Amino acid sequence: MASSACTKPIFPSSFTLSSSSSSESKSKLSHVSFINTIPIYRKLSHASSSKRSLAVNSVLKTVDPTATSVGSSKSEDVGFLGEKPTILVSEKLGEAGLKVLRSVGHVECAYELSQEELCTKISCCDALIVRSGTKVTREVFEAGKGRLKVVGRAGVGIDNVDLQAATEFGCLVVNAPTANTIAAAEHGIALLAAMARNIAQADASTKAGKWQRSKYVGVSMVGKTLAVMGFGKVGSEVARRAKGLGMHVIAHDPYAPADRARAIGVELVSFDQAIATADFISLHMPLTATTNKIFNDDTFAKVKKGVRIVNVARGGVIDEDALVRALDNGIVAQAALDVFTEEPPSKDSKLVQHENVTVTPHLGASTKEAQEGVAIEIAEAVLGALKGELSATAVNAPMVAPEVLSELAPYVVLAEKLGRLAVQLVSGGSGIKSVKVVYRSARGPDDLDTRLLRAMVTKGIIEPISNTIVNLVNADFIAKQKGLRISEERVVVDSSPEQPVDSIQVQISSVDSKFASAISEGGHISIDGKVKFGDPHLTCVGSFDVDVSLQGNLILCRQVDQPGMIGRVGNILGEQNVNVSFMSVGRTSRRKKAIMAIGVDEEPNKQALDNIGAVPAIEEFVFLKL
Ligand SMILES: NC(=O)C1=CN([C@@H]2O[C@H](COP(=O)(O)OP(=O)(O)OC[C@H]3O[C@@H](n4cnc5c(N)ncnc54)[C@H](O)[C@@H]3O)[C@@H](O)[C@H]2O)C=CC1
Ligand SMILES: O=C(O)C(=O)COP(=O)(O)O
Repeated sequence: MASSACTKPIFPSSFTLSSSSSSESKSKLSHVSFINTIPIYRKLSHASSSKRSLAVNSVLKTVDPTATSVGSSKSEDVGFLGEKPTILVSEKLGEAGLKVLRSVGHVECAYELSQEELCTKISCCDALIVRSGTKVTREVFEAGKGRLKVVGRAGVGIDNVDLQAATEFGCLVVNAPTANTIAAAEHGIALLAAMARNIAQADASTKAGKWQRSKYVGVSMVGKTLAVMGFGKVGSEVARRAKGLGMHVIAHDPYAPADRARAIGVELVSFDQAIATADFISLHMPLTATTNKIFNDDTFAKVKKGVRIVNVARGGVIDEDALVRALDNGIVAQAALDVFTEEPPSKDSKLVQHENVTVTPHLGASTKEAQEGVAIEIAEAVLGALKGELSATAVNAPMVAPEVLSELAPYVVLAEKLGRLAVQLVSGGSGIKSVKVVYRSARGPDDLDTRLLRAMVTKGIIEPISNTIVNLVNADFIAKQKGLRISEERVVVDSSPEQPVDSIQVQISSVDSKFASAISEGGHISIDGKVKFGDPHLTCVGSFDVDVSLQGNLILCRQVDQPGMIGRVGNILGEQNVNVSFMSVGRTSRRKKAIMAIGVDEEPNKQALDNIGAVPAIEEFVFLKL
């Protein structure tokens, strides 16, 4: 029975960021964490830690300066401070990958767990690594809630992972998409040849003492037409090899570029054309709602009689009962199957037992080389994700190139702070329905990836008003779930294209504000910010220009513009021992309305706020936490 005893989660639940800079102001920046990890970064000496990730990390990592390493779990010099992450490996993984994982975390290998055992164990784990045999269901994500940060699929197909649930729970899913391509393609070709020459059947018969030479006369492959269904990584490698065997290869893939097919000498054709003309069909598409049982009675009615089918993709793309019928009536002459709807298939499966069917137990990726490769690929992806890096193989989050991440890092902080500020300006009873983010930039639309920024504005808006943790994985989902429509607008401005963004504006429409001056002429709450010298600044509130560094907390006051106001408010705060870090006054015109933005290190007490409110020239004010 699985143990339910947990060690402490590796990451604390609240934190502040300190950067490598010694400046006091920088150490007060709030965190940037894309997946609910709060990565505690010290120094990377792990073999997989490239200079590139170091650079990205040093900009994006969150460090809790108060965090201390605990006992024997201390994991130093590998990118983590504090406790080591706990990583559950639920299926056999190559030793090289395990070694990478063990150098950083506690690794528990526990195979053939029941769903109940998996759910029990997962509540104590930061990461889970699976192959195709583990069903990572909604229950698993529910059980891992609050701790499970990443699920690594040591292979390609992620149909055994409930991606919707993963996204809802803000859990990143990564896979290892490249290391087993050749193994799967070779297995496809092996099955093709074995099927054409009755290798498995003849082997069994010969071992049973028979000598059935005429029974096992095969068919030749040369000159025959092979239809590759799904012209992705595996499909194109199969095509290449089949051409080497002298086959005429056609392919069907609605999303594959024709020039890639042409480069290999393969013609892309429609689904119906492919199945109607092929002597052999080899399946290489993922199992999705569209491809589920795409080979069924209707499809078999359209194939060339006597076709031979290879499936190393997923059992679910074939209606297995329909295939048995097609085999029985000779429409399909033979099938060679590595994958099944249910794995392992039942012992009395008619399909498995069919004399014209050759089977293997999901061995496509099972070569020594592929298993070592996927193990390393997934170990690195999972550790990267635990450190807060965005993975290049993320399945349920946008993939953002490290250089883009690094460039956008200060804007990401700005975006979250603007969201956080804007929502605090909304008055109590107003439900937020519509948010618009306006990016002013000199760059063209293709040069600016705003997904990160949008996610961080969403995080800034939602987190202060709910107990939901929002990250890059679940931002859009949570916004939708809360009925929040986040739209974006790009405005091209004449500024330096060196800078990805000139300014970001967050607008919240159809709400009342507790600080009326934050309502712009357009009738919505509107605040603007810029990055200045690497730090986020608030540059506009409603129609008032200000310039205040977004650190610590903020008091916004609207007053009649007159001398002595700064001193007056400064004195009130000083009397209550509240340190003022910045002050900026923006006004419409001399001696008329002005907005004073005051950055404070500490949260003022009620007395201080009451005293500010009592200053006659102050017409309204609001205290905002950043
Ligand atoms: N038997 C085994 O051990 C292994 C099985 N696989 C499976 O092989 C399949 C392909 O893997 P990769 O080539 O690495 O993936 P891939 O993503 O590179 O290629 C899949 C291709 O299928 C295409 N596709 C999607 N929907 C389609 C449709 N309705 N009709 C035709 N094509 C469609 C996509 O456009 C893509 O080009 C996956 O299902 C994967 O899980 C992969 C490795 C090992
Ligand atoms: O990578 C894939 O999609 C596979 O099907 C390989 O599965 P496995 O990791 O061998 O269980």
